Amino acid sequence: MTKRLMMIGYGAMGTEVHRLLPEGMELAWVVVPEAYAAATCTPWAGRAEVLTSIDACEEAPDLVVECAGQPGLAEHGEAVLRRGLTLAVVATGALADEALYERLATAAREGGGRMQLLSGAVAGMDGLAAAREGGLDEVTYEACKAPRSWKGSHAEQLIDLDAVTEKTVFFEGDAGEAARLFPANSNVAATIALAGVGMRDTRVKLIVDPDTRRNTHRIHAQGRFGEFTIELNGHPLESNPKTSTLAALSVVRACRQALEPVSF
Ligand SMILES: NC(=O)C1=CN([C@@H]2O[C@H](COP(=O)(O)OP(=O)(O)OC[C@H]3O[C@@H](n4cnc5c(N)ncnc54)[C@H](O)[C@@H]3O)[C@@H](O)[C@H]2O)C=CC1
Ligand SMILES: O=C([O-])CC(=O)C(=O)O
Repeated sequence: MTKRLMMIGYGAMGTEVHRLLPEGMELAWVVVPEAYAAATCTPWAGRAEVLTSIDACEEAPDLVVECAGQPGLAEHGEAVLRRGLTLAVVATGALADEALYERLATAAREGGGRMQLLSGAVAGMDGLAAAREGGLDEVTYEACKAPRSWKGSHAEQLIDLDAVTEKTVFFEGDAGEAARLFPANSNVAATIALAGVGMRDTRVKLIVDPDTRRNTHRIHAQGRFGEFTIELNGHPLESNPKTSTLAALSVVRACRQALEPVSF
């Protein structure tokens, strides 16, 4: 039987996820901000029900995916989890807010829901989380993107993106700060922190490189298990250069996992 998906937020990532939705799953509900609810010229027009709140949904989706960014998770996450549903999340940076983290964890515990934190634009989160079980001494993360990928972000307050002529570090701090200051660009910092040594102890550098067309993520972890370095050079989505294609694919994977009896 076809499983039914609810998507919270339908921007660049949502569009890609919809395009690649595995056979056996259909997009049945789209949750959008109030201002977009009346739009008729949309890819879901006539195919999916448009909602502005989770409570307006009268049935139970088989899976809910958040593709809305940090404000979308903060607005709708609790209602999803209180209804006992599974919520796959990419805006992991919202969880740097400890009060929100607690609110969502309590809603999941009390309502029977489950929050599935997706690996998003990076790889290696399984290994990092396993390594933590033996004790981690250090985890660092560097993100390097082209100037156009940092446009419209807090980077514009720190560096003149149009004047950069060489690879330049413009932010150094911890994962919590990075996730809060760069909500559309540094969720990966929070994902790594959540899988590893936490928001305060994960050291982050953000870099702009005028000569790159990739979103590069470099993770180094060291602990009792040994050490690893992962460098992932991702292609940004054409429709949003802040977002890596792999992040959208991690949502597609979550959809496939919800369908298959055996999944990776
Ligand atoms: N974990 C990871 O590796 C990554 C996470 N992300 C997160 O995914 C988010 C989405 O990425 P894109 O689709 O490229 O961004 P986008 O800006 O193209 O789309 C976001 C969509 O969410 C909608 N939205 C905003 N607030 C909402 C709300 N309260 N309720 C419902 N919909 C709402 C917007 O109207 C927009 O259509 C990013 O903002 C970022 O937070 C992005 C890339 C990687
Ligand atoms: O997609 C990426 O390269 C990373 C990203 O935007 C994020 O961490 O929020």
